[in-house]
Amino acid sequence: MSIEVNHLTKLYGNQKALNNISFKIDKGEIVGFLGPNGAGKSTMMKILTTYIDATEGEAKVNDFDVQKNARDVQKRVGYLPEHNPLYLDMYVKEYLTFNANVYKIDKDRISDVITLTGLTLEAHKKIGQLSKGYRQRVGLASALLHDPEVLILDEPTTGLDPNQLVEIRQLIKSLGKEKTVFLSTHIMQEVEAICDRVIIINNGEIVADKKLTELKADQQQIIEVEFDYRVENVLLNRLKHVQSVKNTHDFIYELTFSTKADMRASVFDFAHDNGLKILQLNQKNKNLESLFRELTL
Ligand SMILES: Nc1ncnc2c1ncn2[C@@H]1O[C@H](COP(=O)(O)OP(=O)(O)OP(=O)(O)O)[C@@H](O)[C@H]1O
Repeated sequence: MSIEVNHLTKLYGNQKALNNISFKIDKGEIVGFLGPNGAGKSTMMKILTTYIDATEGEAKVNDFDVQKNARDVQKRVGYLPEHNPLYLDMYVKEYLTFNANVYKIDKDRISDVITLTGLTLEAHKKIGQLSKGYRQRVGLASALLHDPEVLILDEPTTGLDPNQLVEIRQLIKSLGKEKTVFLSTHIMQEVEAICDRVIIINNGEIVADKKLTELKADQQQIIEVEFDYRVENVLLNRLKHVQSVKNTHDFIYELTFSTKADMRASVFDFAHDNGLKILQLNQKNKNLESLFRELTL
C-alpha cells in the first residue's frame, strides 16, 4: 500500500480540520483529493509529508509511519506544496543543484529531472523570469530529485492559464505511469482529466471515495421534455426505466432514468404511440461537477 490513513483527526486549537479520516491508496494509482476551500486537503497532505503531526490516528507511506519513521517517509515522498516556495533569484539549474546538494542527491539526477519536467530550454533562466506554469515545473523537478515512489501535489494547477493547465496535467499524468500520485484540487474537471479515483472531502470528513469509472456509471440520465399540452404523470411513469417524473414548468417535465442507455428515442416513440406532441427535448445528465456540489454544499 502506498498510502494508508487510519482514523486520523487533526485539531487546530478547538477546530477539527480532519475528523476521523481513513483511506488507502494502492501503488500506481493517481488519486484526486477534492474539496472546497478549507475542507482539510492541505492539512492531510502536510501530515502525509511529515510537516505536521496528526492529533489522533495514524498515517503510513509505503508502510512507514509518518510520525515514527519520518525520515523513511521523506525519502519516499516528493511534495509540491500549495505555495510552491522557490528562490526567484536563482537560475533553474542552480536551484536544482542547490537542492540536490542539500539532500546529498547524485548530480546526474539534475539533468534527468530537467528533461522529465520539460525544463531543458529554461534550465539557464532565472526562476523569477519564468511563467507560473514553468515555476510549477521547477517545483515538480525539485520534488522528483530523489526519485520518490509517491508524489503528493497540493493544488498543482491553481493559477495556471488554460494552456499551461493542460501541459501540467499531461506532465502529472505521465509521472503517474511510474509513481503513485495523490493530488489535491477543487476542480472536478481536473480529477476527470488526470485521476483514476477521487476522494471527496468536506469539513474534514470524507464524503465520497470512488473510482472515476464507478462515478460515471452511477450518473443518472435526465431528460427534459416539453409537450404541447399537460400530460398525466401516471402516463409518463409507464416509460421504461423511468425513475421519477417531475413537472417543472407548464408543460415541461423532467424525467429521470435509471439506465445509461440513451432514452431520447424511446421518449419520442412513447410520445408518438400515445398521441403526444414533443416541442422540445434535452438530455441534461448530471455531470460530476454537480455531484461535487451536492456532496459539498
Ligand atoms: N495552522 C493552522 N492554524 C489554525 N487553523 C488552520 C491552520 N491551518 C489550517 N487551518 C484551518 O483548518 C481548516 C482546513 O484547512 P486546509 O488548509 O487544510 O484546507 P484546504 O482544503 O487545503 O483549503 P484550500 O483549498 O483553501 O487550500 C481551515 O478551516 C483552516 O482555516
